[in-house]
Amino acid sequence: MKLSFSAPTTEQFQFEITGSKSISNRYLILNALFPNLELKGLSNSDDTRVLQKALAKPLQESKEIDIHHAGTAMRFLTAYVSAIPGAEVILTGSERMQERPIGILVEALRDLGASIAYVKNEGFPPLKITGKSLQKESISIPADVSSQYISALMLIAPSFNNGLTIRLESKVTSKPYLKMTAQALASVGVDVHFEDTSITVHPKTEIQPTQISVESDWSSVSYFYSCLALMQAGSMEISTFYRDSLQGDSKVAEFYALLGIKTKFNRESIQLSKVDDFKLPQKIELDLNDTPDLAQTIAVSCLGLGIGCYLTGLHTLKVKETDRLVALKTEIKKFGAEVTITDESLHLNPSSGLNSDVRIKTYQDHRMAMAFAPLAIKTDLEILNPEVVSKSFPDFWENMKVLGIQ
Ligand SMILES: O=C(O)C1=C[C@@H](OP(=O)(O)O)[C@@H](O)[C@H](O)C1
Ligand SMILES: C=C(OP(=O)(O)O)C(=O)O
Repeated sequence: MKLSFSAPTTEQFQFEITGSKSISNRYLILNALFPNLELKGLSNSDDTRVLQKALAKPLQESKEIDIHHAGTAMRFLTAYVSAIPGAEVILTGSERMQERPIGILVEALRDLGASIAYVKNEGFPPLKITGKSLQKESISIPADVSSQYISALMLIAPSFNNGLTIRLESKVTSKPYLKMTAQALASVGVDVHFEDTSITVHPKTEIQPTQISVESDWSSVSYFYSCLALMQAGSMEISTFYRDSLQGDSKVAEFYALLGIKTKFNRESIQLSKVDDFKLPQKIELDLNDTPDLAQTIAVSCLGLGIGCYLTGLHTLKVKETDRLVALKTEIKKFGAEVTITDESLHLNPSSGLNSDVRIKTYQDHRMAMAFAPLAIKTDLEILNPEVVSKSFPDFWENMKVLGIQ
């Protein structure tokens, strides 16, 4: 898809983004445990739809479930199916999903008594899971590879007779996602104690009828911040967002303040505008250990603005939809900028001018497409396989059109 920018007729934009995929997928598992939960504003992303579909019929009737590219669906279902007596399911996913590690979660579940076998490669999906009642009361788990393994255990823990204490070994990655899981559990009345290195979830068999409205997706909104940072002028009102968000990626508001974007919180929306006479820094430095999904957006914004960045805490990026560090380096270089990476960091030097008519490969990664699209405001470019955005944000291209990116 070739992209170019023509200044839109208005400078004031309004957008409505659907529910956070991370929050949606947590509540879908909770809804499977507690049927009298009513969910509103679920995400329309592929990742939420595959999980909804998997949970639409009793898992005892499913033989094989394919969750495509959805990391949360893969990890959450592995735990959920393991704890359902009578279920016998092969859980599989896309080619890339079969390269994304799951051994740490499988080991933890086996320690709790689960029966899980690897169908192809040790440590990776597909998995053959025979559901059982799991009853051990505590478990230790490495926390530095993916927080999703821990969220998966937390979500099924209320169904254990005595609940579950999860001890976190090593430095915790993506911690706000664990807080999100804890808050989702608490919101339906499950008692959760979250300490620095351990999480205890108490048992719960039934909840009061509860209605939940899912907040919109802060990771999706990061691309609007990036567009506004690259535009000459403009303001945006985007709903539905709250000041007290469950999502760690709401940090994007603080990060883009460094690039001259002001965020005002209304009752149910955010108002983004450009700070008058803002002087851009030469370089920004950020630790993204808590917010890995923002790395691509921020790196590309800095590229578009011609400033440098030093992003750290990125050690999990290599096991996401693609090796995001390598993908970023390869694609950024096409614009003529200097960029270096290590196993956990990315260093972009300030640059003057961008090569035009670059073709961006997206590597089956929605965030590669969405992170690079705003650059069209600065130079014509092409995004290959633009349809990948549907993993988290199917309406992405329609929204970009409104902003003048065609
Ligand atoms: O729990 C979640 O909803 C997520 C946790 C993060 O993954 P890791 O914990 O693997 O970093 C994040 O990157 C992903 O997009 C969603
Ligand atoms: C890493 C992501 O998702 P997941 O791990 O759930 O596939 C993402 O959405 O950027």
